[in-house]
Amino acid sequence: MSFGVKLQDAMRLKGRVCAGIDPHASLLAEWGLPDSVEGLREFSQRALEGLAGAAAIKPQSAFYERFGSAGWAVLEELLRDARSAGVLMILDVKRGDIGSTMAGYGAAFLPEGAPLEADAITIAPYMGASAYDATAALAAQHGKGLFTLALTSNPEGKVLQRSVSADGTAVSAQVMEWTNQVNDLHCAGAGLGSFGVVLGSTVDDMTKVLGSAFSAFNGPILAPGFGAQGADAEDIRRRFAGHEHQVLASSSRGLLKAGPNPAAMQEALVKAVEEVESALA
Ligand SMILES: O=C(O)c1cc(=O)[nH]c(=O)n1[C@@H]1O[C@H](COP(=O)(O)O)[C@@H](O)[C@H]1O
Repeated sequence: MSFGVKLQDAMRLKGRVCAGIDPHASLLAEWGLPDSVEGLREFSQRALEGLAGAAAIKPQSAFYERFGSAGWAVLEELLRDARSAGVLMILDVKRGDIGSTMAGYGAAFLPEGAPLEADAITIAPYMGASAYDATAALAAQHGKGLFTLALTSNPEGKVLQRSVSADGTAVSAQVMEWTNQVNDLHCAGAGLGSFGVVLGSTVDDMTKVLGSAFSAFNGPILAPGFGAQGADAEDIRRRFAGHEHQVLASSSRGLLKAGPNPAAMQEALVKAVEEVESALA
């Protein structure tokens, strides 16, 4: 089964919320954990226990990488445990390079049995979206997915992402056009595509900037910015009107703040799912 179809099923069953696992140093402190590999492991286990009921979890690689190889080992454990728990994993690594180097990143995260195997990874498309054609083919071959940054939740991205080329198409719309093409190529007729984009739930004017690439979009939409960055369920309803079945609202700190008790995180997740589902109904 393709990643897109698995995600579609999970979103229908569990609701359209992705739970980010971002072990910030400040959250480790708030949870009473040491800022060490042991603290990172405990945080990850508790977060997974509390948030495994989400349609997907999204571990933020940065907070594991800061501990070097020991941090990578904890991330491997988290990914393995999440797989055993049956929850989809979007690994937030935001990779992007020339095609030949992308082969290395693809091999690191996408094939079955890779130590850092995830169901999908995030991609930063500055090298030109079509530099990722082979990565998309590799993902499709292994039933995996990619989420490519289009209009990000942070205000600093605006100028670059909204810049237009000679034919008047915004950079972010070109990213979306490429994503549509790879979905057509690899996922035609298979339900929701496996190739998604990141559109921040904090972003206004999406329809204006993205035009027909947005209305024709056929993949999942990862929408971070929900919770700690200020977007609420009503913003998600308004900004993704017409794309309700594709949107996955993503919150990290908003849910993790409820920790360290897994039951309290579970409660926060249930509340977030209720808000998003009732807004998108
Ligand atoms: O790709 C992402 O997930 C992402 C894209 C984006 O546009 N904005 C954004 O905040 N993110 C990530 O989503 C998470 C947001 O965390 P919270 O603000 O705590 O919910 C972080 O891990 C960010 O790196």
